Amino acid sequence: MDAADMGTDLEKVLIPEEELQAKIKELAGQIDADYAGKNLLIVGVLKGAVMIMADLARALHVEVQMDWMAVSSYGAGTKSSGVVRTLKDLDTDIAGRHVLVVEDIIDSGLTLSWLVHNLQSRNPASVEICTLLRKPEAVKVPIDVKYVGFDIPNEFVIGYGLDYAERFRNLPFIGTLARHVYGAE
Ligand SMILES: O=P(O)(O)OC[C@H]1O[C@H](OP(=O)(O)OP(=O)(O)O)[C@H](O)[C@@H]1O
Ligand code: HPA
Ligand SMILES: [Mg+2]
Repeated sequence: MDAADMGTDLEKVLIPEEELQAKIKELAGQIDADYAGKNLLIVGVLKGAVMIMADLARALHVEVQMDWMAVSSYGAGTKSSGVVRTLKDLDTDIAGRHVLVVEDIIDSGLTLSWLVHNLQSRNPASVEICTLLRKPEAVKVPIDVKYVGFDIPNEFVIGYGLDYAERFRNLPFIGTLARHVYGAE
């Protein structure tokens, strides 16, 4: 799916595919340097982080294991419910492990602050965060993030894993939606 397939549903492209891919290579370089000689587990937060996990993992030179958690707080709308639900837990015991949580976006921060507390209670050697996007104006819970791709304005974004009511995850870029798509929300 690309911009042409969206017709009038696309408002604008915020971050084109080439910029996303260049940034992911840059992040991978930092992670390679920081975790050289360590045994790293990268944890993708389903579903939004699927694209960045796939591209980041392939850009890394360090060997990693990959695991997934599924949590959800947005449901079908554009606002966080504030309640984080675990839909799938890790398969891996992370006690003593170096863990890097990989996310598509930090918006209010509620999901990651909940998740990091949850993971820290399992006694890992370390827990750090890599997020492709962050909305500094929307953050309600401050979080320590080691790797950030882009700080973006406080607008609802779609594409590259991010959805609106499960739509538009398979766009290769980050964009914003035309007003008419949200309807009366
Ligand atoms: O900082 P926050 O305000 O908590 O928002 C960020 C979270 O919201 C989205 O997930 P969502 O609940 O939509 O699930 P999804 O990844 O399956 O779309 C996104 O993928 C993050 O996990
Ligand atoms: O801006 C967003 N877009 C899609 N999903 C999201 N989940 C949190 N913020 C967003
Ligand atoms: Mg979502």
